[in-house]
Amino acid sequence: MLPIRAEAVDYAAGGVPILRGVTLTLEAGPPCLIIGPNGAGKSVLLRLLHGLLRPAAGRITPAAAIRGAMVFQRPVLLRRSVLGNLRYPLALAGLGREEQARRAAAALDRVGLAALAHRPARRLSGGEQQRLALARAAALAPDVLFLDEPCASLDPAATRAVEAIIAGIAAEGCKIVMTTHDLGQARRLAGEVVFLNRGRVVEQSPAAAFFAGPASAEAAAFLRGELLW
Ligand SMILES: Nc1ncnc2c1ncn2[C@@H]1O[C@H](COP(=O)(O)OP(=O)(O)OP(=O)(O)O)[C@@H](O)[C@H]1O
Repeated sequence: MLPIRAEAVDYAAGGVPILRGVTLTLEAGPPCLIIGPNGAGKSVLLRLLHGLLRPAAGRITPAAAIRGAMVFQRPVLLRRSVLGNLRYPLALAGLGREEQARRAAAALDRVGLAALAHRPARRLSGGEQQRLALARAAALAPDVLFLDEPCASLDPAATRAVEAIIAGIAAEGCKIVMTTHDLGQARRLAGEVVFLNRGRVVEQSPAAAFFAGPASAEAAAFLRGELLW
């Protein structure tokens, strides 16, 4: 699956250009955080890289319909138990019942939800739901996991719990590609940063270099908290 390459990708909706000339490469390695101002196109870029959206121009390779797994800002859980939510995609993936049970139990342990295995998933707290969504995605052992602002509606403690899970998944060799509004979170998790502004990739840099001193004036202004237009 990796590397994933976007070459000169344009995307528009309703005749309005949203992304223009996006070229980037996602290599195996530490998490890639996509950051930038509201409306820059971060979520759209993530969906294009995952394969949920198709470019209007340019191309993304490999050209599989869907690349890796995705977790959304608001978890999409089935009207089933916590365990049922974990087992369903494993069954769809064709795994045998024993392997389903083994992976589901490991996933529950990883995110600290073993005691809630038989609860209806939709009654969990927001933080618990997001941990379940991460566990479900990671149980499929994808090469790449796309996360769209996974902590956007979580409190600081739940955010740290989700960050620890993400770091653990990354440490096992899964490439994390993630959007966030939280610069502290980007500093904590990122191995590399893609900075997007007004539909263009302004820079793709190692995280340490980016936060020490970004290459572009736009990113420097963004890090200072100045609005960009
Ligand atoms: N289906 C759509 N139809 C029309 N406009 C869209 C559509 N999807 C996204 N847009 C517009 O494209 C732009 C980029 O949206 P996107 O959600 O990718 O931004 P973002 O960087 O993730 O923003 P935020 O930080 O606010 O979540 C926005 O101006 C948005 O209104």
